[in-house]
Amino acid sequence: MADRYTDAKTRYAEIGVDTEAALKRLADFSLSLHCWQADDVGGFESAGGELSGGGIQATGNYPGKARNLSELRADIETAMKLIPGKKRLNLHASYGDFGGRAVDRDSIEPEYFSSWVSWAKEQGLQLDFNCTMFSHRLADDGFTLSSKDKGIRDFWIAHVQRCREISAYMGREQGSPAVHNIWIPDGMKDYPADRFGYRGILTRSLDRIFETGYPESEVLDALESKLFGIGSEAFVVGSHDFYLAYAMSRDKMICLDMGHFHPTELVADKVSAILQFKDTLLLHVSRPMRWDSDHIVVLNDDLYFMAHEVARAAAGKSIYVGLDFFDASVNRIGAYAVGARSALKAWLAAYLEPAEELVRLEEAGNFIGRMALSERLKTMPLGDVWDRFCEMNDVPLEADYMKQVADYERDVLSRRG
Ligand SMILES: C[C@H](O)[C@H](O)[C@@H](O)C(=O)CO
Ligand SMILES: [Mn+2]
Repeated sequence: MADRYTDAKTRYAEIGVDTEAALKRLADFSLSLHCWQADDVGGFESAGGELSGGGIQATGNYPGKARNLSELRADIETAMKLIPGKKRLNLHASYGDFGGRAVDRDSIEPEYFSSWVSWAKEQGLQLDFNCTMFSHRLADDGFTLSSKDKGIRDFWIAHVQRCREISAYMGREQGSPAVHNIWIPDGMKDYPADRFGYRGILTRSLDRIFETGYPESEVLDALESKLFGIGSEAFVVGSHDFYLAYAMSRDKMICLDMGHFHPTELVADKVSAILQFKDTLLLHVSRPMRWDSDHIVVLNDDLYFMAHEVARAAAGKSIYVGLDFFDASVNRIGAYAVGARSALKAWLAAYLEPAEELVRLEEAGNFIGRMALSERLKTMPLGDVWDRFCEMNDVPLEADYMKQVADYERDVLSRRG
C-alpha cells in the first residue's frame, strides 16, 4: 500500500495536486449516515415495523433486516467500521426508544431519544433528525401538513413541533446543531383543481411550526422537495419551487435530494445557484432509477458532479451531506458500505481536482484543454489515495471490506428469524 500511495502522490503532484491536502480535506468532511437502510424504513413504533404508503417504498425481502433497536445499532456499528472518516447519524422520529409503548407521533418527547443520545456519545457521533410524515393512518389519504382536514393538519403540525424540540435537545446534548429535515408525501395521483389552496395551507402550517424559534446552535431547519412519488404523480404540494420560495422568504435551509428531480436535471447545478443567496444547504445523496428515488449510491456522473460542486463552493458556506437510500433486496450492511464509500470516493475525487488549472484553462478559452484534463483525471490513481485514506482510518481497503460484510451476514444476519 505504501508504494502504491507514494506513486499516486507523485502522479497527482505532476498535475499540481497535493494528495496530502486532499486527504486532510476528506478527514474534515462529515457524512451523515441514515438509520433507515438497516430495517427498510420500518422504525420501532410497532413490532416488525413495515413501511406503508406515502410516496416511498422499500422493495425486496433480503434476510437479516434489523428487527429492533439493539439489532439496528449493532448493524450501524458494523457498517461504520467499514466506512472511513467522520460520521453523523440521521434518525427518523419513528426510531424512538419507545420500550414497547404505543406513543403516537404527536406525543413523542426527548426522553424517547435519550438512549440514542447516550449511544451516539459512546460512538463519537452527532445526530440529525427527521419528522416521520408517512406510514401512519393519518397520512393514508395522501395529505399531512397541507391537509384540508384541520384535525389531520393539527396532528402533523404537533408532530413536527415535537420533532424540532427533540432536535434542539439533541443539539444541546451534542454541543452542535442537529439538522432537522421536513419531508412530506402530500400530493395527488391526478390533476388537482386547487394547487393554490393546498400550497397556501402548507405555507400556513409551516409558519405555525416555525413560530417556536430555536437557536442555530441547537437546530437547523431544512425543507426537502420532491418531483413526484408513487400516488403523487400529478401534484406534489412541497415542490422545489415552493420550498425554494418559502426558504428564501423565511430564512430556512433547502434540502436537495438527488433522487427528487427530473432525470435529465443536473442536481449539482443547483448548488452554486442556491449558495449565491444562502450560506447553508442540506444534501440527500441518493440515486434515482426510473420511478424510484432511493437506490444505493454508486460513483456515477451525478454523484461525481455533485461532490465537485460542493468542493468548489465558496468558503464560509456550510453544506451538510446525508445519505438517503434504502434497498431491501441486498445485504443491508453491504448497502451502507457501498453507498457511503462511493460518496466518500466522489468527495475525494473532488478534492483531488486541479481546480485552479481547470479555471485557468476555462478563462483562457481553452475548452478542449479543460476537457482533456478532466478526462485525464478519470484514469488517475484515485483508488490508491482512497486506500490510503481507509488505511489511515483503520477500515478495510477497497479489495477487502466485502469479506467483513459476508462474515457478519454468516455470523449475525442469517441467524435472525
Ligand atoms: C426516509 C426519508 O426521510 C425519505 O427518504 C425522504 O428524505 C425522501 O427522500 C422521500 O423520498
Ligand atoms: Mn430524501
